[in-house]
Amino acid sequence: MTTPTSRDLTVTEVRLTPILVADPALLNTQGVHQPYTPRLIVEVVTADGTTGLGETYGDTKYLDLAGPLAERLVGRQAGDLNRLFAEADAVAVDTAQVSGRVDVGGLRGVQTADKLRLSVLSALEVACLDAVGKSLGLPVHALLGGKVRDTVEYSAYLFYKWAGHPEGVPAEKDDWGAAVDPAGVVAQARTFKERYGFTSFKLKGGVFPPDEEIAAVRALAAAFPGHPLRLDPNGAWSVETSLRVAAELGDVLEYLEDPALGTPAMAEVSAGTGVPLATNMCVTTFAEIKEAFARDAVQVVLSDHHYWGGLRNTQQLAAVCRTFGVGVSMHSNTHLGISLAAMTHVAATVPDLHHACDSHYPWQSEDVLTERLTFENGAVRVSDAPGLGVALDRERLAALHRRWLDDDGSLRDRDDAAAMRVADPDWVTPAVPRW
Ligand SMILES: O=C([O-])C(=O)C[C@H](O)[C@@H](O)C(=O)[O-]
Ligand SMILES: [Mg+2]
Repeated sequence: MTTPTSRDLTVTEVRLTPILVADPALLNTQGVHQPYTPRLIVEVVTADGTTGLGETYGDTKYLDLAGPLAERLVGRQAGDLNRLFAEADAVAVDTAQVSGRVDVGGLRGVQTADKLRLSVLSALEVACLDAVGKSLGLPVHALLGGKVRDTVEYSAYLFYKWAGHPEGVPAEKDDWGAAVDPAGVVAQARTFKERYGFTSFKLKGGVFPPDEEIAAVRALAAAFPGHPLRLDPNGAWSVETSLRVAAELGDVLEYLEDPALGTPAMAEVSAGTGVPLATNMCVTTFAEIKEAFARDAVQVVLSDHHYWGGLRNTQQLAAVCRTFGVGVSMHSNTHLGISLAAMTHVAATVPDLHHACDSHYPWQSEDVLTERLTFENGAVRVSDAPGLGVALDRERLAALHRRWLDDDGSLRDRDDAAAMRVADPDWVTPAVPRW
């Protein structure tokens, strides 16, 4: 007989560590990625000595909320999440931070107070689930009801890209080279396939005029016949342009992602094409679902557990999508291994996951883990180790935090348009529709 161990899961401390992580010169419709991007690493410590890990966006507006929300977690049970979420509404959000418009830096859809809170709560939730799982000896997927698959498939996230950040800008070097035309995009896709085994490809568009991006997707289709392809201009096109691109690429696209901005425009595009539309911009909160689904504006919702409010909310979103016959998959923004582990655990529990999930992880040469997660044949194996199955490298965390401390503030809020102005002083965030 084993003696019961003491498992006091009262949260005694929450450690919040902002960091800056290296990011290559990846282009999108608003500009270029900064050489370093902010993330927030969360550690939840429980009375039995367990530490759980979480990760989320690290811009100032998230950091401002993280302190007060973390305070509300201290003294609770790590498993007391529903009440924490319910009571979090009482934490005030600076209204200057929530314009209601689409977020300009990271292209993450509408900004609301609720979404900002959820983006922080998600990291607390993941850290609590990690702690509970570690303490009980159960993987996070088991706490979510159990996995229905042993591996989770991801797609290669192709970007137009400069070889490096502008001359004179402090940055880490990368070995991906430039990709500014169809040949460069295909070469990048080949590297993704060689290194990680990905078999579906998403191209971040909205960077060059649509005909150039159509040519790049055609080149991908010729180089990888039969492989699922996606194009995502982040709402940069008019309805008319979206319909033209859909007509020209309809035979090779798995789906077109956010061709036009907002539910009404997406509904018009959807009505005029048989190509499925996916979104991580017009449906990013539960409040946006009703109109979008009623108008058949989207056929696939790309969840991001950070702003949807965690792993359990992602399961709820998947259930709503299933109810309405809408597909579900996963969006990604710049993230590290803690979040990739969290995404993999929840994706493993979603029954109808019919599209490979997005992940920026291959672009991140730095991490805070003792061991990086790996892709095999384009997939991540679902860990059965307790919690998320990852361990923190404190020295790496301290080094990346030191970089954040040393920054004069200019990189602490991701701003792709400002990063672009370093190379092109006249650059302004393009008005949409851009084409
Ligand atoms: O699918 C998406 O829309 C994204 O991944 C948004 C990101 O912000 C991406 O455009 C980026 O990081 O440049
Ligand atoms: Mg997208």
